[in-house]
Amino acid sequence: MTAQTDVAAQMAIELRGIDKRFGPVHANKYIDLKVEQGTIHGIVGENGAGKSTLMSIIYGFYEADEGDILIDGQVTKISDSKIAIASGIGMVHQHFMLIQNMTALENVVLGAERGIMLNDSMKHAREVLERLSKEYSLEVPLDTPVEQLSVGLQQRIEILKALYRGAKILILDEPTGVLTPQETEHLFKVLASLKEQGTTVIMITHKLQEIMAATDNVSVMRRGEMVAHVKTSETSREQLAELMVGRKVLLRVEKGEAAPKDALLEVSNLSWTAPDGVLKLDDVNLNVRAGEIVGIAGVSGNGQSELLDVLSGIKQVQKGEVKVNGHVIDKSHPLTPSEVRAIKVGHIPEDRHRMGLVNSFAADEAFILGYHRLPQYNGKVFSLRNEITKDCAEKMEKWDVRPQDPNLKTANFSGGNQQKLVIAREMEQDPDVLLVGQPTRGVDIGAIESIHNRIIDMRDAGKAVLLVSVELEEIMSLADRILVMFDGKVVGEVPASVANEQILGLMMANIVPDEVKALQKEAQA
Ligand SMILES: Nc1ncnc2c1ncn2[C@@H]1O[C@H](COP(=O)(O)OP(=O)(O)OP(=O)(O)O)[C@@H](O)[C@H]1O
Repeated sequence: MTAQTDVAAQMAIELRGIDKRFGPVHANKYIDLKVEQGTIHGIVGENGAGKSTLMSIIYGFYEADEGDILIDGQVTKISDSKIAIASGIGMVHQHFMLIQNMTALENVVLGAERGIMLNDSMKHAREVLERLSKEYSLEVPLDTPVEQLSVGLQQRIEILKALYRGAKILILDEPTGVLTPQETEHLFKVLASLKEQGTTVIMITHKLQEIMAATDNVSVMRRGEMVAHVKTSETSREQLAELMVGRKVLLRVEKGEAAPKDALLEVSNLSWTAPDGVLKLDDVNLNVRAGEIVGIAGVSGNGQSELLDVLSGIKQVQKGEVKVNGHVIDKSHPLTPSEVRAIKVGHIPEDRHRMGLVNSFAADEAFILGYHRLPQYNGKVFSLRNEITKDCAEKMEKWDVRPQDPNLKTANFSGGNQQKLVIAREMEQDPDVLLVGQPTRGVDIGAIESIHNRIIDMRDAGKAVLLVSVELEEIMSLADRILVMFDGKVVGEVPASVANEQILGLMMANIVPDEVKALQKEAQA
C-alpha cells in the first residue's frame, strides 16, 4: 500500500474531480472533497452553488458525468440509491420522504425489508429502533401516523431510517430549516452522539452560526466550484460568508428609525378554528402602520401560519374582522387570495412549495401566479406571453435569480432561488401591505442581506410589513415592534429596542417578564 492510499483510508468519503452538467448549467465543476471519518463536515455555499447536486451524486440520485467517489478508500460506483445505502450512506433530504399516513415504524421498515412486512420483521425492527432511539436520543412514537407528528419528530424518523439501513455516513441537507431552536439544539446533540460512535456526518446549511457550533471542518462552494476547505476552529462566520459570496457581506442589518403613520392593517378579535375543532387563532388583535415592520415571534405551530393564511385569504375569516387599506373582511364579506392581492396585499408564504409555486410551471408563469386575474393579465396571458417572459427575465436579473432562464421549470431551480422568485414576484407588485412568512428559509447569506434590505426599503417607502419568522435574530434585526404568539394568542408586545433572546424566549413559553408588563402598562397609560 502506498503512503497516499494510507491517507485516503482515513477518509470516510473522498470525491475526485466530480463533474455534473444539467444541459447548459454546469452544476458541479471538477469537485474534490475529503471527509474525515467520525467528523461532522459542513458544506456551505450560495443558492445554486451546487451543494444539493453534489450530495445527490454521493447518494446515487444523479450520476456524475466525470469523476470518482471513494468510500473508505475504495473507488465505488454509485449508480443508484440502493448502492449508496449498501455502501453505508444515508441521506435526510430538505423535504422529507416519509409516507404521511403510515406510522414511524412502517416508514422505517418500508423498503428495507424484503417482500411484505412480516410480523417477525416488524418485531425485529421495533427492537432495533428502540435501541437506536435510546442510544442517540432519537425517541419517537413508533405507532403514530407520521402526519400527526411535528417536523422535528419526522426528521428523527428520517435519521432512524438511515441508521436502520446501516448508515455510517449520514448526509443532512439543510436540516434545521424547519426546526424550532429547541429542536435544532436537540439535533446537534444527536449529531454529536453519532460522531462519538464513529458515524461521519455531512451537513449542508446556510446558517453559519450552526456551522461554527456543530462542525469540525467546512467546505465552501461557489458557482459550481469547491473554493475552500477550512477547519471550523480556524475560521469565522465573516470569513465563510466572504468565501461563499466572493465579497464582504454585512451580517447585521442596518436601518434607520421607523416613521410610522396610520394603520393599514387592523386585526380585531380574530379567531379561527381548524376543521378538527382546534382553536388556532384566539381573539387576536393587532395593527400594522404604514412605514413599520411588525414581527411575530413564536415557536412554530402557535397560530402564526393560520394568521398569515387568514390575512391572505387562503383561510376565511370565521370570527372578528380584518381591515386592510380601508376594506373590511369578515365572515359576511370574505375575500379570495386573488381578491386580497387586488387590494394591494402581497403575500410571501411560509411554505413556497405548497403555497408559493407550482413546480411544473416555468419561471415566467410562476412570476404572475396569483396575479393572473388582474386586469392587465386577465384573458391576455397567452397574447402577452413574450412580454411576460421579457419582464420576468428583467426581474430575475434584478433579484439575482439563478439561472436567469424564464423558461426553466420552477422545480429545477435550487431551493433558495425558488424563494427569490416568490419574493421578487410579491415585492414587484408594489403592495401597500406585505405579509411575509419565513422570508429567508433556505436562502444564502448574500441573498438574505438583499432580502432584508428590500424589506426595509418597503418599510421606508411607507408600506406596512407583517413579518413571521422562527428566526429570532431575523425578527430582532428587522422588526420595529415584536408581538409574541403562544397557543393562538398574542401574549405580548415588545419594542425592538428592548427585545433580546431571553425576553422573547420566555414570552414564547407564555411567561411575560415584569419589565415587559411594566412597558405595556406604561403604553396603556
Ligand atoms: N434537475 C435539474 N435540472 C436542471 N437544472 C438543475 C437540476 N437540479 C439542479 N439544477 C441546477 O443546478 C444548479 C445547482 O443546484 P443545487 O440545487 O445543487 O444548488 P444548491 O447549492 O443546493 O442551492 P440551494 O442552497 O438554493 O438549495 C442550479 O443552477 C440549479 O438550477
